[in-house]
Amino acid sequence: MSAVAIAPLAEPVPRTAIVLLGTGVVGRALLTLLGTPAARSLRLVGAANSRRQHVLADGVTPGEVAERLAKAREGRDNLPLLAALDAASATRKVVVDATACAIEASRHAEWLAAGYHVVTANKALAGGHLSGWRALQSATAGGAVYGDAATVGAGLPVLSTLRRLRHCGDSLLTLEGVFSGSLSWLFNQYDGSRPFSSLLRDARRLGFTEPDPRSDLSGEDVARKLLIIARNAGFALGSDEVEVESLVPEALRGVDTKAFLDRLDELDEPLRERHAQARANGKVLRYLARLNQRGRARVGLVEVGHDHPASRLSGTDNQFALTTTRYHATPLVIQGPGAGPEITAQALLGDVLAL
Ligand SMILES: NC(=O)C1=CN([C@@H]2O[C@H](COP(=O)(O)OP(=O)(O)OC[C@H]3O[C@@H](n4cnc5c(N)ncnc54)[C@H](OP(=O)(O)O)[C@@H]3O)[C@@H](O)[C@H]2O)C=CC1
Ligand SMILES: N[C@@H](CC=O)C(=O)O
Repeated sequence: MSAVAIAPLAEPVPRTAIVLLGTGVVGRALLTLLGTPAARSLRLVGAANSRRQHVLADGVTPGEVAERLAKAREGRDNLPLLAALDAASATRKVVVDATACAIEASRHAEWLAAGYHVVTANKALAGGHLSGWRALQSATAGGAVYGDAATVGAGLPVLSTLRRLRHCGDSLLTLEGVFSGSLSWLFNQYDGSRPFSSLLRDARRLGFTEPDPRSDLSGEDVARKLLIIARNAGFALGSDEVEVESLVPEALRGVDTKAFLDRLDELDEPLRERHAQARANGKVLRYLARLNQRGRARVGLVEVGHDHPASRLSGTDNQFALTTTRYHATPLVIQGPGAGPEITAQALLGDVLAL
C-alpha cells in the first residue's frame, strides 16, 4: 500500500479571536486553558504584560506566550492588539483583561463601544466610580458583551443568578457575606498560633491575593465586589457610599508595594489583639460585606458567633446571601471557593465561550 500525502487542512476562520492583557497568575492559568480542547474554537492573536506584547493575527500558541514576551522588545500599545483582532476576520473579537490595572479598565467602555467584547477579571471599572459603571451600561447598548463573571466570587454564579432573578421581576433586598477569597482563607485559619503576616505570605504565594495585598486588606477589593453586585441589582451606589474598614495600619498605607511586603510583620500585633478579643467573647473574626434595604453598605471585620453561617466557611470560600422579594423567608445562598488562578481563568474562558 502506498502512502498518501494528506494536504494540511486550511486554517479555518476562527469563530472567536482573543487578545489577553495580563500574564500573571490568572493570565497564565488562562493560557493553560486556551491550550485545551475546550478552547478549540478560539484563536489567541496577541498577549501582553505591563511591559511587552506579542501579536500575530494568524494565531499565537498559548504555550509559547511567556517565551515570546520575554524575547519581545519593550513597549506597550493596545492598537496593534486591536488591529490583530480585526485582521483575524473572526465572527467575535474579544479583549480579555486579566490585569488589575485601572488604566486598562478605564478603556473597557471604549472597546465595547467600538464593537469588541470585553471579558474581565479586573474590577476597577465596574466596581469603581459610578460614572465608569454608567459608561459601561451605555457602551453595551450597541450589542457588545461585558463578561464579568470573574469579578465576583472568582466565577461563582452570583451575577448570572442575580440577573436571572431580575429578569423574572425579582428584586434584591439585602446582601450579606464573605466576598474575599484571600480574607476568607486568612481568617478561616487564623487562630493566633501563627503570625498573620506569615499566613498572608502563603495566601500571596498561592495566588489568592491582589497584586498588592493591601487591595484585599484595605477592604477595597471587597467594596468593589459589593458595588458590582449592588449595581447589577439596580442600586446606583457610588464608591464613596460604602463604609470600608481597612486592616492596613496607617503607617503602611502610603509606602510602595515592596516596602509594604518588607514590613508585613506590622500587621501582626493589631490582628493578634482583635483575635484575642473575639476569642474572649466566644466569637471568631470574619471580614463581612453587608448591604441593607436602605442601600447602606459596609465592609469590615466583624466578630461573629459560632452559629453564624460565615463561621463555618473553609479554604477560600466566599458566601453570598441574597434576600430578595421572593427569597425572603431565608436567603438564597451561593457559596464556594472565591479565589485562585484556575477557577478565575475558567470563569474568563466560560464568558468567552458564552459569547
Ligand atoms: N487571583 C485571583 O484569585 C483572582 C484575581 N482576580 C483578578 O484578576 C486580575 C489579575 O490578578 P492576578 O493574575 O492575581 O495578578 P498578577 O499580579 O499575578 O498579574 C497581573 C498581570 O497584569 C499585567 N499588567 C499590569 N498592567 C498591565 C497593562 N497595562 N497591560 C497589560 N498587562 C498588564 C502584569 O504585568 P507584569 O507581569 O509585567 O507585572 C501581570 O502580568 C486582578 O484584577 C484580580 O483582581 C479576580 C478573581 C480572582
Ligand atoms: N484577591 C481577591 C481575588 C478575587 O477577586 C480575593 O481575595 O477575593
